[in-house]
Amino acid sequence: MARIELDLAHAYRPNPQQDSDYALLPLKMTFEDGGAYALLGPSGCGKTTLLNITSGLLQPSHGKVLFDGRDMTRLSPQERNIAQVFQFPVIYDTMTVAENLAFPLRNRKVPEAQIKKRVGEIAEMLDMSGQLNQRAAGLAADAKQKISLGRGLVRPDVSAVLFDEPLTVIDPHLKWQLRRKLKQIHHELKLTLIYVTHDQVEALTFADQVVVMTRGRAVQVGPADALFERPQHTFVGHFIGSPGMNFLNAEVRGSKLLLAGDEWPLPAGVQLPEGPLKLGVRPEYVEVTAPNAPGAVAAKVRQVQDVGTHLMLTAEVQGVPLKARLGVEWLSLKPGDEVWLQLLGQHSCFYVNEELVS
Ligand SMILES: Nc1ncnc2c1ncn2[C@@H]1O[C@H](COP(=O)(O)OP(=O)(O)OP(=O)(O)O)[C@@H](O)[C@H]1O
Repeated sequence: MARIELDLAHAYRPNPQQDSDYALLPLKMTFEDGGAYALLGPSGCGKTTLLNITSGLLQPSHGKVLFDGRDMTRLSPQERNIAQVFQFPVIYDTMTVAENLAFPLRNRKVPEAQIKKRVGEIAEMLDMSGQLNQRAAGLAADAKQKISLGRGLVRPDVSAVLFDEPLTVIDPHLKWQLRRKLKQIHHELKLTLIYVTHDQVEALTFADQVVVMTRGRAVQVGPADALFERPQHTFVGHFIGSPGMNFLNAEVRGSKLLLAGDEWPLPAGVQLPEGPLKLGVRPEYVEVTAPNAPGAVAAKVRQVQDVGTHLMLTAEVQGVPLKARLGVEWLSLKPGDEVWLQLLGQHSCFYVNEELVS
């Protein structure tokens, strides 16, 4: 295993001039030894580019890749000792499950007794012990992809195992099981795992640290609770959560906050720069409150959705739609009603130029 440090940028085109010429804007990042990371972001944000630069399938146009302080920038995945699992199964159909799992170890001339032991362990972790002697050709796509996962995880001496959307071909129920399984395997094997996905649930269940990416930038690296509670960038607020964070324009004048046509003292302990900014508040932290309560804004109800355990309210504040997750006691609210919503409090986040300032 290795501590992987990236200090690089990448443009596929020669002579990049502007930000949009880069698939990856300059970034500095460390994957700690034994950590479970997810690279999360929408299509085209640069996840696969970052993964392939880490594995050695791609060389960065600028900068360096270090493994335990050693410059690996120009070395291949084999020389970096990286295992990679792709979207679709990469296995040998003519071999049995056991032979497939053993292949990366046999290639490295690991003694047979050790191979047998390790293959047994990995098969057990993936619930494939009963299929070890079956030919891969006869197996369903799910099972084949499980073999691919196993082949990625079977070598104990790899620097890191990299996964590029590995559960795409798996059916939704098994996907859920495998995500949990991978997390468990991570705890047992203590390998460095880096996992690319555009699915936030997948990223948040699998990883200890999630790297949120947009347009070639890693805008935040952190655990699930930090991404939820303190998004460092409005993109993270918007992308993480279902639905994402609400944003309202506001302004600081002296010690006052101007919000939705009213003026409030700044929340206790909050220091904000003078001028325009955005207030970010999660739907989970918006509360219905008494009219004219300090920090509350008047809103018009647009929609009330009963989601079973709670209600999802869509209301409008000065033309801006806002979501609130409310208790079922608010079921009597109807479109057109006026409600007062509490937006300011300990969970308020403030953004200038899309970056968190408080
Ligand atoms: N081989 C390539 N040549 C030129 N441009 C590329 C190449 N591969 C990717 N790109 C561009 O680089 C940017 C980042 O792509 P990348 O595949 O890394 O994103 P991604 O987040 O993995 O997206 P997806 O989830 O769709 O795979 C995109 O604008 C893409 O069009």
